[in-house]
Amino acid sequence: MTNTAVANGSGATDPKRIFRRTESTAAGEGVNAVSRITRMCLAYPGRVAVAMIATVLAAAAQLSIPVLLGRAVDATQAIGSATADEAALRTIALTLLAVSVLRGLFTLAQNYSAESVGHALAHDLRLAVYDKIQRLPFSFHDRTHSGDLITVGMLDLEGVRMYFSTALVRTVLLTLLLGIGAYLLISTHALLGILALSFAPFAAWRSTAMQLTLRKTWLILQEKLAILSRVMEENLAGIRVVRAFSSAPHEMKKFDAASEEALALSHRRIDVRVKSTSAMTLAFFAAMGAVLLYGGTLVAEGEMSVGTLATFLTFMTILQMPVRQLGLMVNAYARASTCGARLFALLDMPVEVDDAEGAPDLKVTEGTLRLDNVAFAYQGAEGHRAVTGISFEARKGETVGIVGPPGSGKTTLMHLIPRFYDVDAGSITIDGQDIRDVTLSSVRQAVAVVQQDSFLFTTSIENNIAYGDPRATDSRIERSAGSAQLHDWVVGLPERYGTVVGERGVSLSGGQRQRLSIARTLMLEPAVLIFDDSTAAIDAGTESRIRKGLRDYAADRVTLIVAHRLSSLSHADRILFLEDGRIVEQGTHDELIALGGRYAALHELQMRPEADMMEAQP
Ligand SMILES: Nc1ncnc2c1ncn2[C@@H]1O[C@H](COP(=O)(O)OP(=O)(O)OP(=O)(O)O)[C@@H](O)[C@H]1O
Repeated sequence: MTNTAVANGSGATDPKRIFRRTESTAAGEGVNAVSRITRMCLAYPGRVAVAMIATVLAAAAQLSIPVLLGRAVDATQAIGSATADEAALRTIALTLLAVSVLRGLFTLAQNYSAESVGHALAHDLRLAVYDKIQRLPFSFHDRTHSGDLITVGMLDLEGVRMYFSTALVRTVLLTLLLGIGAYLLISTHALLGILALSFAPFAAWRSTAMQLTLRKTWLILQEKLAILSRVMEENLAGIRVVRAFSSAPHEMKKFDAASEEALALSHRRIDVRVKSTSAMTLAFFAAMGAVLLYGGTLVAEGEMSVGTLATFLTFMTILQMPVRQLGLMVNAYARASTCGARLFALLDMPVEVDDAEGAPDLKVTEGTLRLDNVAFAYQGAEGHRAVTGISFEARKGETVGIVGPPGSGKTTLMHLIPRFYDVDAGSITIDGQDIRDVTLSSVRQAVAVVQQDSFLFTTSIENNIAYGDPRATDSRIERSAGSAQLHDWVVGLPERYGTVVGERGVSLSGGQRQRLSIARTLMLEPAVLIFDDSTAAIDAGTESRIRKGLRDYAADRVTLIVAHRLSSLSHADRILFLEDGRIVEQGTHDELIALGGRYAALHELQMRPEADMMEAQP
């Protein structure tokens, strides 16, 4: 149900705005968010109904306790006198017991169902957020810190989860308790009733002000904590860089500053809470004192029974907690509106690269890849196209090499073919089908990329290789590992293919990681296989063995190889030389050497002895 239930609002599209945690939400957005959360809760009508009915019954039971208690006091007082009715006292006592037990049971049912609605809602939203994050375009992830996304998926989700039990159910409970309670007290004795309720406006105001101040500081605190976790995360991920540059003191200073601010804020929060709680307690006992004083006079003058006075005092005790918790309720609304607005803004973000309406799957027949006048600029850099005017064709069995200086657009071009980004102009087709007109999943099946950064999962080598096809047989896994020149190394490990690679694969060398990443991609058997500078950490000898091992494999598909080392491309059927996003030279290795242009110059540099190699990088 997740997608239909959550995808019906209008959201902001600027990720920076979504994740600014201290920014208050526009009133309209907040109201929309709260009404949308309410509608989502109604997707569980049974549990909502049980929670609401149980709340009403619990309130009724709670309200009858002071009345019964008052009667019991009067009946007890009458013992020994002519009006004594011991049977009536026993009945009241038993009713009181039964009502107390029922109140407990109704409260249990209320809490249980309200919490279960909250958790079901959180479950739906969690899946929707995960699904959304998977489908958001790479351009979004380019501009968004992953920590911010995790915060939305955890903290904001929690704010929304609490809405039903802490805001909605509590509103019903408080309205019933305060409304009916006030009516009963005032209708019994107007002045004493007003005295008994006199603490309520002050406590409600103090509690709300306290919670709103706590919320404001909580948002700032979150911002500080986010800085702390970001510094911590970067320090852990880049621990070698931090140590190598002896920059621990500098990093510590950054951490210290954010931590100090977080500590000061925590103290301020304690201060606000303690002062407000004390003020509310004082107001309550002052009102109780006034009721005792005035009520005592009424009892002494015979205008009121002791039992009725006891009813007033018990009502006050019962109302005290809900009134003091009014702030929690207001806070729950405020939290749901800001957290919900942020969450829905994320969920409503457009999925830029998405399937066209009724798009068919890509049908690979000949396996021909064609780029026609392709151009692309990154978001935020629209004035500068990363690639422009790119046209070439590659047929099944062909290998195309791509070379060029850093920043010339090689990786960008490779990312357009599996549709990580959509082209701004021109087209990319596979067997004549524009990749924008067919389903994204079928394009990703047909085009596989061995990335520059070989990210590995913290699991066994076997699972990492079979990532794209978890049901792959052992022999297929071993064949892929063999082609990537990894098998001999793996069988030498104590647990062979069951060996777990550490966090992000750090227990492996750069070359081993790249070979594992190659083996993983080979499993997909795509129509177009892209190596994006993915053999840079592998020595030339091993790379040559990989190439030989892949000869048969490459015969069935188009292979594109981005490389800085020209020896990696010498076997290519064609080589494209990119500069500033354009193809400036193309041909076979021999043709390009004969041309005597940039490629030839680069080749000459790379062929020179060691001393000249510094200049040899393209
Ligand atoms: N995610 C991104 N957002 C914005 N600009 C980007 C992004 N990735 C790359 N660029 C810019 O696009 C241009 C081409 O970058 P690209 O990574 O495609 O070059 P490259 O030829 O692969 O470089 P290298 O050889 O160093 O890997 C560069 O100017 C780069 O700064």
